[in-house]
Amino acid sequence: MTVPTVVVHRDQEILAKAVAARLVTRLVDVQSARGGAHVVLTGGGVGTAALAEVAATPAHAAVDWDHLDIWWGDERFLPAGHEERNETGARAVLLDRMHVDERRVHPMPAAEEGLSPEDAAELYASELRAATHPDDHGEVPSFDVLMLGLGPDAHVASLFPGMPALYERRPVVAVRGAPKPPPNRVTLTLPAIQTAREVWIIAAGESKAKAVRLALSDAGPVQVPGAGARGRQRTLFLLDRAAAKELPAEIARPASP
Ligand SMILES: O=C1O[C@H](COP(=O)(O)O)[C@@H](O)[C@H](O)[C@H]1O
Repeated sequence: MTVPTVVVHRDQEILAKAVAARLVTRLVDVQSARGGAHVVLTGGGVGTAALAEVAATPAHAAVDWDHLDIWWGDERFLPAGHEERNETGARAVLLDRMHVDERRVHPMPAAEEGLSPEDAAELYASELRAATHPDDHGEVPSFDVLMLGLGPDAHVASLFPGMPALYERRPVVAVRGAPKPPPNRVTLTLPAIQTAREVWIIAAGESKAKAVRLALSDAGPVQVPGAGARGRQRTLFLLDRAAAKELPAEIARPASP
């Protein structure tokens, strides 16, 4: 697991644009080295704003969208097309505007008659397993970038403090009784998140300041899930100034004037 690097931008708008620029560059670099790439999207306010900025920048044309596998770190277990699904937001602001290969877009299953959140988690685990190569050495493909929002309670994906999902070794599990609505969700677990080459935690606003401080501390991941979200090669905390407010000045040096 890598030691996190913190990058602080002036405000949420600049943060979203900077994440978008960084994502385009990362995908182009990976695709020029290996042809394809695997990205894991997040929902949430600034996560979705960053995807909208990818659509807004002409640089998105440098990405080979046809050769990109797109996954989600978590999903609210709601019917297809529901406005609160992370997939719905990502499609509206970005994926519906790019030339993606639908066979490589991998939303978590939506709620439907006869399908439980547990069934949905197993289906997603199978889809992930089917996309692995022998050199991935695990049950999920080697994600090139895995983006996460951070809740005010330090949750990442749908891993909420103290909940059973934080003790899991399986890569994907159902969550029931989440403290943030909706209660039923599906989520990658920390072992799956930690297989990613790069993990980017993206947070904006003062309500996230305490969670950011704790996620950068040596707190245990059961109490502070964000403290367990680390990449194999790189971990980035991409913040605005308000979210970085509780960090010591030497860690939170502003990148944007
Ligand atoms: O419920 C969720 O919340 C987090 C954070 O959302 P935010 O709006 O506070 O930034 C998000 O990352 C996660 O994907 C989502 O399901």
